[in-house]
Amino acid sequence: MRPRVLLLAGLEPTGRAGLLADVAAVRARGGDAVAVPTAQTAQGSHTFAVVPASPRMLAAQVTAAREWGPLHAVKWGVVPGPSQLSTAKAALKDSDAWWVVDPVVRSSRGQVLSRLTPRHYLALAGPRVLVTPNLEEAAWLLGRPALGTVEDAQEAAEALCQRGFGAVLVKGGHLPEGQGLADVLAFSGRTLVMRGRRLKRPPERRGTGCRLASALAAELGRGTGPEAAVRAAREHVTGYLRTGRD
Ligand SMILES: Cc1ncc(COP(=O)(O)O)c(N)n1
Repeated sequence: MRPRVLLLAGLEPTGRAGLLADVAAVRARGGDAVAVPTAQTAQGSHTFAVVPASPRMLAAQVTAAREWGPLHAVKWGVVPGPSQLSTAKAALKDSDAWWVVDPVVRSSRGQVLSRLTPRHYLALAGPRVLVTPNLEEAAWLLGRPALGTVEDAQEAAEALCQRGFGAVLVKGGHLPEGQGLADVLAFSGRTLVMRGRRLKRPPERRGTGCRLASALAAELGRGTGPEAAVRAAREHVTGYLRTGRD
């Protein structure tokens, strides 16, 4: 089955991160991508700009896509503000697609991409919603101090499940050196620690969070369960880090 995946994300024209990276990941996983920009961005070595999408156009693009057939999964990347969020939510009413929510409000270089608050993200929770915060985002969502250990990540993943998310993947790529690398997946009352090897990331290979969430959406959309979907998506990102290709 070819999953049809809606990508709601910021357009970064070089494709290092954001919508074009998402499209590449979904296609590489054998899915069909429906790409709806939530914002236009410019992210160069000295240049940075973000312009939110018009909510009317956003609604029309999601509605038009649904007129051609069902969406099997939705990946939420950068959502610049509350009006894009509420418009996209309304346009997706009555869809039973899995949602993968990447709560990205800043670029890896620290630039602000979104005005959303933890409250907005917590309001997206539901049984078929998988949220993919990194350690910093997980602490931010829960209003907690920085998370520095695998145990902190486990506890945060479980706390976010308690808030109503069907599955939570806390990405441990930024754990302190001594802690190794581990992602934590919590769902259906289980918590799995998925260990991995830290790979060197060439600076131009950005958008790993975007690719992980998009590959996950393609897998969940195809009907793969959360655990196998996360394993496949992690392999996708490992391949990207090694080769620079999806
Ligand atoms: C439009 C958009 N979406 C997501 C990211 C995060 O990616 P990264 O963490 O590599 O900066 C980004 N920089 N821009």
